[in-house]
Amino acid sequence: MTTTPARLLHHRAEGPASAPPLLLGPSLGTSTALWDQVAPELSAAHRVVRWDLPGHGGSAPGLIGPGAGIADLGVLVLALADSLSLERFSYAGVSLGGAVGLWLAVHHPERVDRLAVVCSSAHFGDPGPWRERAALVRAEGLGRVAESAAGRWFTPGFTEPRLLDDLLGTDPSAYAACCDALADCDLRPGLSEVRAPTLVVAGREDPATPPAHAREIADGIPGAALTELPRASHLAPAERPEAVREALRAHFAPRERGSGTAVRREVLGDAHVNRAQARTTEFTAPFQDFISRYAWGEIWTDPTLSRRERSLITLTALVAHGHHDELAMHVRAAVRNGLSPREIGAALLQTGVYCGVPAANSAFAVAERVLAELDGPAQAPDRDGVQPD
Ligand SMILES: O=C(O)CCC(=O)CC(=O)O
Repeated sequence: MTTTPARLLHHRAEGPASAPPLLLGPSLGTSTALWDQVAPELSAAHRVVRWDLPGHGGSAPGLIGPGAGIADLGVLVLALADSLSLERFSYAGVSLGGAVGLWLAVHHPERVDRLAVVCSSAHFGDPGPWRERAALVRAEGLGRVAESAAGRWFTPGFTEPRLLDDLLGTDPSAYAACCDALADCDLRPGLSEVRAPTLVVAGREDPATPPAHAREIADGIPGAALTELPRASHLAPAERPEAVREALRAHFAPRERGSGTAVRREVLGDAHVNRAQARTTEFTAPFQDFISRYAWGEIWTDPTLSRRERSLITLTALVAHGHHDELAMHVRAAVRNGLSPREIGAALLQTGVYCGVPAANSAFAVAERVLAELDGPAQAPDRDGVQPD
C-alpha cells in the first residue's frame, strides 16, 4: 500500500513510470480492490494509478463532508494527479468513479486523454433514494446497506467477499457524503462537450446503472463507443474481469503514430489526400513521406493540444508567412476541426495585430472565399494548388 498524505486520495500505482498514465476510479462502497483483476494486465502498457474514494480503502474520510458534489471528488482526483506530476492522463471509472471521469472530461478537457465510463450514469436517477440512503447510513452505519449490496452489485449466484468486506470497512460519514454527490449529480448537459475519445461499458444485468444510462452517455458524447457486457451486473470489473480488461486494453492501447496518414485524412479530407498521393512523383515522394510522418504522424497526432487549437496556430503561422494556398486548405481543415467562421474570423483579426494589417487583409479575402465555397449549394472543389501537405 502506498503511503499517501491525508490531504490526498489514497492511491496505488503500478506499471512503468514512463508509460502513459491511466487512472482507475472506484464505485461507491468499494476500494482499489475493485480493479484487482484488471489493473495488473493494463499496467503492462500503462502507468496505472487506482484511487480510493474518501473514507473508502485507504483514503481519509475527512476529504469530503455532507453535501459534497461530483466536482469535489473531481478536484481531489486532480490534486492526486498533480501530486504525481500527471499533467494529462487517460481515465476509467466505475459508477461514481465513472461520473468523476465525465466531470473531468467536461470541466478539464486538457487533462483527459481518453475516457472509459463503466457501469455508470450521467444522472443517477431520483435524488430521493440517495438522500434516504445517506440518512440511513449516517444514523445506523453501513450494516443494512451491506446486507443488500450483493443483489445490487452482482448477478445471482456470483459474489466477491473481499468487496463486501471493504464495504463494511467504509467510513459511514464519507459513504453518506458520496451518496449526496450521487443525489445531485447531473452531467447530462455537458456530455456534448466531451472531446476525449470515450468508451462506455454497461453490464446488461446492472440494476443500479442499467444499460439505458450507458446509452444516454454514449448518445450524448460525440463519437463515443458503447459496449454491453452480458452476464455482468454493476461491478463488472469484478464479475467479468476478462471482458472489461479486453475492452479497456483496446480502448487505451497507445496509439500508433505510424505514417500519420489517418490523421491527415481526418483533418484535410480524403479528396485532398487522394489527390496529393496521386500527384506524388519519385522526386516528391520523400517530401510526402516527411510531411506524413512528422507533420501528421507526430505533431497533429500529439494529444497535448486539441485539433481546434492546432488549427488556430496553423492559420496564424500561414498568415504570418503569406502562404495563401496553404491558408485556403487550412481554413477548410479548421472547419473540419470544429472552428466556426466566427472563430476563424476572430483568429484572423488577431493576426492583424501581430502579423500586420496587409497580411490579415489578404487572409480575410482567402478565408471569405473558402467559407463561401463551403457554404455554397455544391461543395466547391478543393482548390489547394500544388501544396503537397
Ligand atoms: O451500491 C449500490 O447500491 C450501487 C451504488 C451506485 O450505483 C453508485 C456506485 O456504485 O458508485
